[in-house]
Amino acid sequence: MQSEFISAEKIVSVLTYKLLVDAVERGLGLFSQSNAEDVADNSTVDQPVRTVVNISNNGFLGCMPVYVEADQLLVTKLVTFFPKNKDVPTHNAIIVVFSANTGVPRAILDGDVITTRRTAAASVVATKHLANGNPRVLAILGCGVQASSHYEAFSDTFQLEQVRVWNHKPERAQEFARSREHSHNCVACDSAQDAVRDADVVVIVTSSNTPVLMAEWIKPGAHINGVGACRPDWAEIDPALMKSAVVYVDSREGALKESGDIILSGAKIFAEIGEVVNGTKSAKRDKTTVFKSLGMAVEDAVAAKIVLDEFGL
Ligand SMILES: NC(=O)C1=CN([C@@H]2O[C@H](COP(=O)(O)OP(=O)(O)OC[C@H]3O[C@@H](n4cnc5c(N)ncnc54)[C@H](O)[C@@H]3O)[C@@H](O)[C@H]2O)C=CC1
Ligand SMILES: O=C(O)C1=NCCCC1
Repeated sequence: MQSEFISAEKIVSVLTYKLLVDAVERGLGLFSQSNAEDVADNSTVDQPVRTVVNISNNGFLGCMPVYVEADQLLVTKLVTFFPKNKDVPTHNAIIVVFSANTGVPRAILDGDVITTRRTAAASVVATKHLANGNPRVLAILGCGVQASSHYEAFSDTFQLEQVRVWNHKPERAQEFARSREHSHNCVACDSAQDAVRDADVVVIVTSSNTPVLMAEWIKPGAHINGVGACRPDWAEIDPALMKSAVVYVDSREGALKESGDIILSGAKIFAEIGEVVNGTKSAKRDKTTVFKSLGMAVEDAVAAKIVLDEFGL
């Protein structure tokens, strides 16, 4: 067996947000269609909730398999999250693609770029469907790897007038804004409250285990993408905001098992974002909405397909 290894450099060169947003939107739709009662032909997405192995106080290893019948994709991602890492990234991943005919491995892909970009693409999809009109002011809470990809994906997709960033270590927010001041009106804020005041869209991408975004700061009708807090006892959003907003998720099953923001607040899930994509659930654009993203293997699979197709593999 000899599988091709596809490096991060190669992936970066082909995995554009334009291709990804469309692919992830389709993947989210297929996933939710597969769970619907009247399942259409060829629409199976077999994606169990990821298995998580805890490594004492250091972090976890997540195993994320999926079979996407429509694309004949059999894929699994292995991803680690070690939040205390300092000189190496906090998330590390590889993705293995197998032949859905024979089970023979086809390729092994670096998983970091795919994880980073497909997560931002999923937030873009949710924002396209749930924001109240064209978003002009974007607030990003947290200034790590996901903040960068969200900044790029949102700048690519929307006509933004201002991006406000906040980080719990302020010098990181200053640096983030300084390095982007020429591409957009990107400003660092001293507090999370200042950053989200009157923002049309909020992206929260922190490693915090306790809420940093409060309900009373949010403009009514704003849309929030909650991307961090992926364990059942972690939360980064005020429970009062979770309970008062209309809540969308990537996977109901996943959210009820993994999302502290949902489990600890007792917030009701209105819909999966894939159901909105499929037109089977409505987009409450005039209400304050939260998209709680935990990340799904189907997103990795459709991203891997773009890469394999681009390289003719
Ligand atoms: N939903 C999804 O599909 C995915 C979610 N994630 C999650 O997104 C979040 C961000 O990921 P990355 O940017 O890759 O991580 P990162 O390690 O690059 O950045 C984390 C950010 O959180 C900030 N932070 C750490 N502790 C904090 C605290 N107590 N309060 C406020 N901010 C704090 C850090 O200063 C940093 O700016 C993580 O929670 C991660 O697990 C990551 C990948 C996929
Ligand atoms: O979907 C993913 O990939 C991840 N989600 C939560 C944090 C680890 C990576």
